[in-house]
Amino acid sequence: MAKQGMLIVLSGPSGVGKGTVRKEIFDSDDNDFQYSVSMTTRQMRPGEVDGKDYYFVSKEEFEDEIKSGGMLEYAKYVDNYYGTPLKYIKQSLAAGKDVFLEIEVNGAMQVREKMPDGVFIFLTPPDLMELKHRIIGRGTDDMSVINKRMAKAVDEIKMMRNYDYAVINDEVPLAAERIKAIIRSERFSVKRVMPEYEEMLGDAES
Ligand SMILES: Nc1nc2c(ncn2[C@@H]2O[C@H](COP(=O)(O)OP(=O)(O)O)[C@@H](O)[C@H]2O)c(=O)[nH]1
Ligand SMILES: Nc1ncnc2c1ncn2[C@@H]1O[C@H](COP(=O)(O)OP(=O)(O)O)[C@@H](O)[C@H]1O
Repeated sequence: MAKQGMLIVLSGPSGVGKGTVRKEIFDSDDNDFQYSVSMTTRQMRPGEVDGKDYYFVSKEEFEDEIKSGGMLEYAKYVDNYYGTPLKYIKQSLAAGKDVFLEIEVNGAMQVREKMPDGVFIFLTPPDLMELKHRIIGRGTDDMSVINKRMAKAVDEIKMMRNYDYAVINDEVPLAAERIKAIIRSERFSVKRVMPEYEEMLGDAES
């Protein structure tokens, strides 16, 4: 039997640096997992590419996808839908590839229910003032959206307890390295290695 891939889920409050850290991880030479592109109804930001950053769809298209069972998980976040298409994940994991999701906390908890073998990592800011500075500094949101995102961030940070690992994003290269170290050691966790041996031991007994 081919080995199943590992699901890696990264969450954290808006503006903490998930996109930046993810890019750092994917740009490094020793990365060998696949990024799951999410679907969203939010407006495309300057510089974003449809099919690369997100699949940008209408509310109707998103709701059709939910109805037809095409989403692993989805959530409404600051007035827009965001979700993970199921097909790509299933195919990649079955082909033995590790898949990386970057999603908010409610979606991550839906994934945890369905795929408890995933590795759940929470990226956290050094403190709340620094988080606000980063959201403002990014310059993509107006003040009312920034305030909504900050209020949500407080609730999101409380959800950290439901994750396996917390990674502080003080410096981007350090945060990326910490996440890569977690993934490297998870590959050797007994719960992932044991199933292969169980098969071997079963064959030896028969
Ligand atoms: N549940 C869920 N959340 C997602 C998905 N894709 C992105 N998100 C999250 O939605 C939130 C808003 O994303 P976005 O508008 O791109 O803003 P940004 O991540 O703060 O730059 C972030 O916390 C993302 O991690 C998804 O497929 N499912
Ligand atoms: N470790 C860090 N130190 C300082 N600024 C950072 C760091 N990580 C990310 N940023 C900046 O913070 C802002 C938000 O980062 P982004 O990756 O868009 O966050 P998220 O995807 O979590 O919403 C960006 O302007 C980014 O350049």
